[in-house]
Amino acid sequence: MVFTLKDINVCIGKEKILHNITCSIPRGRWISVIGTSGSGKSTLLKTLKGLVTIDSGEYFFDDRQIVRKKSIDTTAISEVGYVFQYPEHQFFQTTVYKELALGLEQKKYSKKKINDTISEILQLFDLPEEILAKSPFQLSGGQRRKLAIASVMTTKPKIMLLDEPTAALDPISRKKIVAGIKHWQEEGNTVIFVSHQMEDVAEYSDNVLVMQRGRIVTHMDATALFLHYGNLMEESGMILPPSVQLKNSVEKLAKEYVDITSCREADILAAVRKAVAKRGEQFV
Ligand SMILES: Nc1ncnc2c1ncn2[C@@H]1O[C@H](COP(=O)(O)OP(=O)(O)OP(=O)(O)O)[C@@H](O)[C@H]1O
Repeated sequence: MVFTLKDINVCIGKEKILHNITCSIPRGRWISVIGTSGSGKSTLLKTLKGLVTIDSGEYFFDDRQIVRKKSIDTTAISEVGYVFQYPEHQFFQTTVYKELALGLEQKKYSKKKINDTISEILQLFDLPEEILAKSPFQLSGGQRRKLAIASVMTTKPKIMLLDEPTAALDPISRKKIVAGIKHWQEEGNTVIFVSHQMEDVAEYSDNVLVMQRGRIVTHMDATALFLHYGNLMEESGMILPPSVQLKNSVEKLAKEYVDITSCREADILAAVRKAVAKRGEQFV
């Protein structure tokens, strides 16, 4: 397991924010963290990155206990990249170029390799060359998001904690970026993804961790959650992905079970089409 938390409690000021968090996260998977606003998702990510004080409990990284006097040994988690919920919280440089070059300079890349890597990353994220001379704060909201993810990716982490990385992105950019992150995860990396976009969560997650009022309600396989334990979503104040809602409506109308073993949109639509065709009706 890459992360193992045992009975972690976190307070901010006098308020207890995380209650008895226990979970294990394997390497190489995509884990989404979902829950209503204020349920503790960002605080959980900050805990994993050592950005908040742990009041009690144990935190193991690769089976090594790393909490010391309520803080974590951040050198132990240097391979963990963190994309902040608010990108401006992670920008410290005066230009986009410097922001992207920083991690590469720390890796002692040559000037040429830095420039080549930056060109590649601009292409990957559909960002124009002209922004390199600008301040990160002169970018649009969507461009800032892209820069935030890009600048973490250039440091070549093995694990990325992404806090609502696609908020403020147009739908096409959102799909492209999430697909890019999926591709990166499938190369053997680990993604912990906080999002309110249930269609992305259903499309890409291996497992989903559901939070409510600072506690973990459940941590299970994404398909099991969305197709068989949808009640937990409702009870936690969330709605199911649109394609799962469609499947549920078809089942209700047809009074027939739609045979499906995946919560990915294309698989659900194919199963719904098949179920409707079987009844001799046209699927529009
Ligand atoms: N710096 C802080 N000081 C005081 N309370 C805080 C602080 N940061 C978070 N909280 C409280 O902790 C709780 C959990 O916040 P957190 O940001 O982790 O929720 P979240 O699930 O990420 O919400 P959202 O989906 O709105 O981003 C909230 O009640 C919030 O008010």
